[in-house]
Amino acid sequence: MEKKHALIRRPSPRLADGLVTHIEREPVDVKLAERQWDDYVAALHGAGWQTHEVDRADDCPDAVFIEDTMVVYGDTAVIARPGADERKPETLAAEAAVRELGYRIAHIEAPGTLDGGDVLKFGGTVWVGRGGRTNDEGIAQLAEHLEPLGARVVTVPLTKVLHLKSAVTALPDGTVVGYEPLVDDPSVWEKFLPVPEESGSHVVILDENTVLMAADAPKSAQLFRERGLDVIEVDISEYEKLEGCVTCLSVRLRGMPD
Ligand SMILES: CN(C)C(=N)NCCC[C@H](N)C(=O)O
Repeated sequence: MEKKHALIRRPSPRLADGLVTHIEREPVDVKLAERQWDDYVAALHGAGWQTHEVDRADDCPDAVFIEDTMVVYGDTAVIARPGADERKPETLAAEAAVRELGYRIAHIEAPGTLDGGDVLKFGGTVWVGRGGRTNDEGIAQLAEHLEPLGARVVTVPLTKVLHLKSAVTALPDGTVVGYEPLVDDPSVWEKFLPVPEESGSHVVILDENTVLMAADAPKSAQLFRERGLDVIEVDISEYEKLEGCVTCLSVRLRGMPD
């Protein structure tokens, strides 16, 4: 069986200073966050994933949300240019890690901005949320890098949440799940399934039958189980206080370059 790989990055001791845009700031328990991160990584390992730890960036409170540093498609890693200036230094070590793993590297350049969390990929389509962090120039550059590889890049409006993947993610069969009050335009997706809880809209596909999701969306978890999926739940409360979700804590590398 093909080994699945993921990049991860340990939380900074300054995690509690992470950015908050669409929700009220709440105190973050960094010790609890560290334990929750260990559990998240253990869940990946338990599902057969091998993890690669990117060097810590202790001066970057949001560095644990490594998903935002890049978009990986086939053998190419497009290094993001984060929309928040505070997060721009995060990409350096992430790029080094993915280069070391053999990926071809491309970059989003100024004036483009793009956060990996704004990019949802499924079956050759790449939906990109144009919102607070990702601009048209960033999306155009991403399309230039990915379309020659066969991807179809589609811009999606995003006004209600931080990132596209704060609003929607995909189940293993390609159904896009979202909490409707926070999705600008559900009609973008042919197969769209509304879920009853906000964090029910965040899943990481672990394999064709299994998803990882946050523990605070039991009704959505039940809905997925009724569709025949195995659901693994992890408590990520401290990351949710910083507008993080299960997708943000890793970069999934499906099929490494030879
Ligand atoms: C899909 N999502 C939500 C992400 N990929 N990233 C979350 C980043 C949160 C961080 N405090 C920030 O404001 O940047």
